[in-house]
Amino acid sequence: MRTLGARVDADTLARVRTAVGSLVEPSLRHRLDELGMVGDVSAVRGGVRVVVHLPSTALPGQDRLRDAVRAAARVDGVGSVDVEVEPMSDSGRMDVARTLKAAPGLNTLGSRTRVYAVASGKGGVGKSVVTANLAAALAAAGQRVGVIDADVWGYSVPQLFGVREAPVALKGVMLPVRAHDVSLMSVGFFVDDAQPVVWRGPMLHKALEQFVGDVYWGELDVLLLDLPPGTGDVPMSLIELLPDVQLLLVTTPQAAVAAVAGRVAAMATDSRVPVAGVVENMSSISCDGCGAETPLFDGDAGASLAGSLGVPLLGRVPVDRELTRCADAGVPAVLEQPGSPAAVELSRVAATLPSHEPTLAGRSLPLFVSSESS
Ligand SMILES: Nc1ncnc2c1ncn2[C@@H]1O[C@H](COP(=O)(O)OP(=O)(O)OP(=O)(O)O)[C@@H](O)[C@H]1O
Repeated sequence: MRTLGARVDADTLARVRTAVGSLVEPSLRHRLDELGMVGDVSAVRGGVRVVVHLPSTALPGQDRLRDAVRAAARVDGVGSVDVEVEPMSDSGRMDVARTLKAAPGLNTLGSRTRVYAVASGKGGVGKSVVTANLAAALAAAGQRVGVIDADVWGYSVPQLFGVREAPVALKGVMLPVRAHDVSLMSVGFFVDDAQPVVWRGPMLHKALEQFVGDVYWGELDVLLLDLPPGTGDVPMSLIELLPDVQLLLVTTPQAAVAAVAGRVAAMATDSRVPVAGVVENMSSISCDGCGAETPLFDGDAGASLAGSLGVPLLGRVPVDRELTRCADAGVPAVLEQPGSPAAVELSRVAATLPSHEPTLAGRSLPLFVSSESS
């Protein structure tokens, strides 16, 4: 044991470097020494000074990182710890980007990520709010969850998660935006909310390709895709890009709405995409006073659709004003109002989401080259 206040020796400095280097950077999900983030570690009067090289000044959670470095550096024999953060050199940033690109991606064959494309025939049936709540419920249960807002023209993920910030870009790799423990990517993070997005065809495909291949998702347990309604270009592009996607259909109980959802299912089946199940939304409305459930529409189209497809009806979500209130406030209801009727049902659906063994049969291999630009 050394006297505090004495100059720390070389052995102690080496132990500090090891301890700091073994910390895992939360957004980049690699050790600091793997990322070349540990700079000079030197003795100063009574303690140590640790320099951390930051690959991007926009990296989220910098205060937490400083605190973690300070705590890790306080090994036996060290009194005070001075943490200094400096921007990383350009070549260091290139190395970080290379390390991240070498990590398994979503389009990597054999990836263990379960991918669900949440689809509906018509708009406004609650597909996005269902996606956001399923994602938040899965994350709250300890799963590593990502959401791609593939509803390019009608994006709502930034609003539903209460976050609007530009993703950090690092030499051709983008970091997803994090909110409520979910990793997010949306066109809405790149455009002015008042401006319409008019992308079509190749531009649309390129954007989705980048969301899948140029975003550093890390190892996800579950990825949810919020698709635009209907059977347009986007579902087809994503089916090509993601080797193992399953469809989750959201419909209201009206036959006319479920019929259009059925067409989406038919398109998926033609492309050999399995349908995991059906979620019926706005099934009933409960009386505030007595709690009695009354069907909102005549019809049982969610169950009929699931029956005709031979897939499970995963849940029946009631109309619940808490769902909309929380969505408008930017916090999924499963977190903000977990006891509300819709949140209870959506948490139950999240807990029972079916999985299936990945198969490559009949699939084209999704290979593409991503650009190296910064
Ligand atoms: N069960 C529900 N109870 C109360 N409000 C709901 C329910 N489901 C959806 N809503 C509300 O209905 C509106 C439409 O929902 P949402 O945006 O999720 O639909 P969508 O199917 O994704 O639409 P689009 O595809 O056109 O973007 C939102 O304001 C949402 O909060």
